[in-house]
Amino acid sequence: MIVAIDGPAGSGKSTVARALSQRLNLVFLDTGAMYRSVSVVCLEKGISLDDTEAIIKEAREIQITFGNSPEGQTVFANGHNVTQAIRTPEIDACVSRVAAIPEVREAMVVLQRRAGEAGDVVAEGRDIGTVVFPKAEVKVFLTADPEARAHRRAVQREGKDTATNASATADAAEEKKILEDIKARDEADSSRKVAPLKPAPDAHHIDSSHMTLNEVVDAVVALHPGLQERDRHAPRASRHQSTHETKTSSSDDSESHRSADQKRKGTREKKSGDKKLKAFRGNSCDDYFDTGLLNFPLPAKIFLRIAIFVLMVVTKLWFRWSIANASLLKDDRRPRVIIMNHPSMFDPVMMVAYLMWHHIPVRTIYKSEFDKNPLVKWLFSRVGAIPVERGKADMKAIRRSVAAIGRGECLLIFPEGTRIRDNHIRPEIHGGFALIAQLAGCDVQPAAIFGALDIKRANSPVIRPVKIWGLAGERISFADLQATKRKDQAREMEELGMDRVYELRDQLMREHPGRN
Ligand SMILES: Nc1ncnc2c1ncn2[C@@H]1O[C@H](COP(=O)(O)OP(=O)(O)O)[C@@H](O)[C@H]1O
Ligand SMILES: Nc1ccn([C@H]2C[C@H](O)[C@@H](COP(=O)(O)OP(=O)(O)O)O2)c(=O)n1
Repeated sequence: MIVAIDGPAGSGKSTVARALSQRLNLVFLDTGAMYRSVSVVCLEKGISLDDTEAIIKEAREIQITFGNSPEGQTVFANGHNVTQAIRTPEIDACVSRVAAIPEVREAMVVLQRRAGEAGDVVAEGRDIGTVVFPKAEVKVFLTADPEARAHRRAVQREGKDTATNASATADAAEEKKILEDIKARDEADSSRKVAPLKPAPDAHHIDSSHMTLNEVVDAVVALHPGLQERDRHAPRASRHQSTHETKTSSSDDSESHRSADQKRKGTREKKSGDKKLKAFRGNSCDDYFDTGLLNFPLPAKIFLRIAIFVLMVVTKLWFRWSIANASLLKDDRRPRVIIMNHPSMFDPVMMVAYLMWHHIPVRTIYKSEFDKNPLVKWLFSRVGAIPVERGKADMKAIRRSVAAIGRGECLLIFPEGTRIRDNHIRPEIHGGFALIAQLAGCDVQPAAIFGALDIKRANSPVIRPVKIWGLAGERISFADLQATKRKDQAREMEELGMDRVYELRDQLMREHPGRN
């Protein structure tokens, strides 16, 4: 199993790769450290950056070894410890030029592939998924805003760490200088002729600007069943480590390290998304939000199947509903984000019951206001729904959603956020669905419902037996969008996705005049 993590400077590649390697017991390969080592050797020997021949000779002859110390990874070049020397501003300034020499890259790629023969490796750099390991099972392109990256790096240079101390500050002038350096290095790494920094077409994009380290690591684990499997079997100690723990826990006695830490924090170990929930063990609603539907305890599964059966029979008889183009929903088993208009409380019932009836696992996103009623929260958690706090970037909900998709589940999202009791308006939407799909590397599928506004007359409690129609649309892939930048892609997906939803609704409206 090879996990390839590429991305620009300061996006968190090394930290994430290191944490992942410890959590899942993979070999960690820091390829940036290799180019840096060549640069250090050249600098120490007084080789000019213009002397390409001499640099190539050093690259071909260099011996690089990685070790471990209580402070973290150590790097040796030609037998000398260069762990500190490779992280200086002088090396930052010259490493891009060294790494741009094709023969230097060839020499490093040979060493990197040899390291890959170790089997289970997480490698990070700029060209891992594109050049070094194009057949890697998991490819991640990790990014973050340049400002966030400069801030992290500035804090890191002062010996602090944004991953463990989110409010850490750094010297503003220094941060500005680093920002300029990062932008220049982005440009140099992206525009060089050989192996430029660019995502592999099959890479999963993760923007870490507003994610914690653990959220990024969780998102990577969620990408591949093989990683989830390793995570299930990993020693409990290595799950959900903080960066600090990652850096200092080179000791094999990590289980006791963890227990001490747990006692200190007074926390209960968080259940992994794929651990089977046992029945009658006091599972919390959070356990259900974080666990795959397949791993719900048997009584919850039986409850869910009965609920689906009853809902299908009762609502089919009462509303005589049908879904057109239904094969696009039920014959497609790929995980995706399904978006829909939201005129009534019946909408999630129809879609969830229909998909689950056809054995397509689906989780609905619902507004967390419902959680005020503990009974509703209990019920929603048992039918696989996930709460979201509207009006803010609810990272927990995003992480849970991405993890669900990583497990092969679909997500049903109502971007309108609340019921819209008018078929002629286009309300402002909550765009989180595009971000989730982007982070999870999946498509978005639009669908629509029509007729549900007639279910109840204003101020009447009577549920009328009116006919209701659904219509499924074709999936939209990020690869089909015009935009090239991630933020623009998310925006385009939001607009295009909702355009399609309303086109589908308007089609149903035209087909059934006189109805609402
Ligand atoms: N998700 C994150 N949130 C906050 N800080 C982070 C995050 N990921 C990494 N960091 C911190 O940012 C700094 C740069 O990360 P690093 O892994 O060295 O980046 P890269 O290898 O991509 O250049 C480190 O101090 C690291 O602890
Ligand atoms: N696989 C790789 C890894 C790094 N490089 C280059 C790109 C960077 O400018 C340098 C240093 O990489 P490194 O990941 O250590 O640098 P940052 O931590 O991102 O600042 O090497 C590369 O070209 N290919």
